[in-house]
Amino acid sequence: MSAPLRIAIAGLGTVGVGTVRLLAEHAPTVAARCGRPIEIVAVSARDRLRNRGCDVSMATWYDDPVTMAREADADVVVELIGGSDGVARDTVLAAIGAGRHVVTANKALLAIHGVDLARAAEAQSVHLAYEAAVAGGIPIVKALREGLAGNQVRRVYGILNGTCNYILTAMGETGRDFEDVLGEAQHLGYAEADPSFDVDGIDTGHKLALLASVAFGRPVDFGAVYMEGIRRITAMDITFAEELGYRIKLLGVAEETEHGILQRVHPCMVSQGRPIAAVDGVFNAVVVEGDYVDRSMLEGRGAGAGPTASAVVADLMDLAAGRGAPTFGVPADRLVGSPAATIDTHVGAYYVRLMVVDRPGVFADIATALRDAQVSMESILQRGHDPGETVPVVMTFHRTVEAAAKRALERIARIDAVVEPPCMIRIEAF
Ligand SMILES: NC(=O)C1=CN([C@@H]2O[C@H](COP(=O)(O)OP(=O)(O)OC[C@H]3O[C@@H](n4cnc5c(N)ncnc54)[C@H](O)[C@@H]3O)[C@@H](O)[C@H]2O)C=CC1
Ligand SMILES: N[C@@H](CC=O)C(=O)O
Ligand code: NA
Repeated sequence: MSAPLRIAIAGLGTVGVGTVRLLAEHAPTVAARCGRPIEIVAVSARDRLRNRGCDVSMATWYDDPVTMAREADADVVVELIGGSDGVARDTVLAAIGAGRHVVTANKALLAIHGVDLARAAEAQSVHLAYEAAVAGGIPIVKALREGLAGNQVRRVYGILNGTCNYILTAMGETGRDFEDVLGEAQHLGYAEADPSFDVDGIDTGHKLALLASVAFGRPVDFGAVYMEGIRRITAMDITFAEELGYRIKLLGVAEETEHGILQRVHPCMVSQGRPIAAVDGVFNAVVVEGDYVDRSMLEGRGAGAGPTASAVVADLMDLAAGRGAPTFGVPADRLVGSPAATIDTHVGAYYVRLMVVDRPGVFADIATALRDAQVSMESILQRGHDPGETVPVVMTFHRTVEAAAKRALERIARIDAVVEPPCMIRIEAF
C-alpha cells in the first residue's frame, strides 16, 4: 500500500468532527478503496480544550488555521470553518500557495471567490474539491461533472437547504407558523452560523451558483442569482397549497431561457405527484434535466455531521487515489460567460394570497388591476364571509411573464381593502 495521504483539518465543529469520526471508523475500507490510508496530521479550531467526543491526539494542534495551512506537513488542507472571507479564505489561499490540495464544505466562499480560487489552484497544480458544499451528502457535483457530462443540461433544480425544508415540512405537519419552527431547526446543527443565510434563500443561492457553473460550464455568477426566502410563508399558505394539489418547497432553479441562464431561488408550489414534492424534513433533492438523459434525480441528506462528512471523505478519497478534477468541470479559463436572465423575464403561473377587508366591490377592483396588467386569472376563492373583517382571498394566475404579474400585484396592493402586502408564490410546471 502507498504512503498515507496526510491531511490537516481546519475547523472541528459539526462537519469537522463528523469527518474525524468517519475517517477513524472506516479507516480500513477507506484505505482499501483508494489504495492508501488517510492520516490526520494536523488540526485547528478555536478552542483547544473543548471535548468534542472524538480523538485528535494523533494530530499536531495549531491555534491558527492559516499557519497550519502554510506549515503543516500535509498534502491536503480540509477547510471546515465557514464564511466567505476572513480566516476561511485565508486558510484556503495559504494552502494553495503552499502547494496543497484543498477540500472544503464552504459554499459561501466558493460562490463568491470560486473562480479566483480555482484559478489559483490550477496555477499551483493542486485541486480544490467541494462536494460537501452542495446538497451535503448527495454526490451531485460528481454526478454533474462525470456521470452526466455528456449532456447539454437544460435545467438543474432542487431542494438545497435542509433547514428550510425542515421548517416547511414541520409547518405543514403541525400547522405551526414559521417563527415557532425556526428555533427548533436551529438546534439540530443544520443551520448556518447566520440563520438568515438559510431562511432568506442565500445558502440555496450559494449552492445554486455552484451547480449552475458546473452544469452550464460558465463562471460562478452568484451576483445574478435572484433570491427570496421563506419568511412570508404561513401555515395558511401551506393549507391552501394542499387544497390546490401542491406542496410548497424552497427551490433553487438554474435554467436555460431565451434571455440567458436564469438562476432563481424562491418558494415554489410543486404538484403533489412530483417526486420532489415528497422530499421532506432535512432531506435535499437535485434534479438534472439533460438532452440525452432526460431527467435524473438524486435525493439524500443535505446537512448534518454524517452526510456532510461522507462528501468530504469522498473528495479526500478521490485525491488519495489521484482522481483530481477541475473545480468547475473544466479549467477556469475555459468557463464561458453567457448572458444572465433576470427574474422579470420568468414565465410561469402564480399563487397569490391577499388579506382583504370583506366588503362589496373588492373583487371588482382586483379584476380591474388584473385587466390593466394583462394578467389572466385562473381561479379565485375567498374563505369565510365576515363583513367588515379581514379574510384571505387566494387567486391563481395563468402563465404570464413575471413583470406583468408584478405590475398587477403592485396595483392590487394599493387597493384600500387589501391590508397586507400580497403573498405571491410561483407555481412550477415541472
Ligand atoms: N453543518 C452542516 O450541516 C453543514 C455545514 N456546511 C459547511 O461546513 C462548514 C462548517 O460548518 P459547521 O461544521 O456546521 O460549523 P461549526 O460552527 O459547527 O464549526 C466551525 C469550526 O470552525 C472553527 N473556527 C471558527 N473560526 C475559527 C478561527 N478563526 N480559527 C480556527 N478555527 C475556527 C470553530 O472553532 C469550529 O470548530 C461551513 O462552511 C458550512 O457552511 C456544509 C454542509 C452542511
Ligand atoms: N445550512 C445548510 C447546511 C448545509 O449546507 C442547510 O440547512 O442545508
Ligand atoms: Na454534495
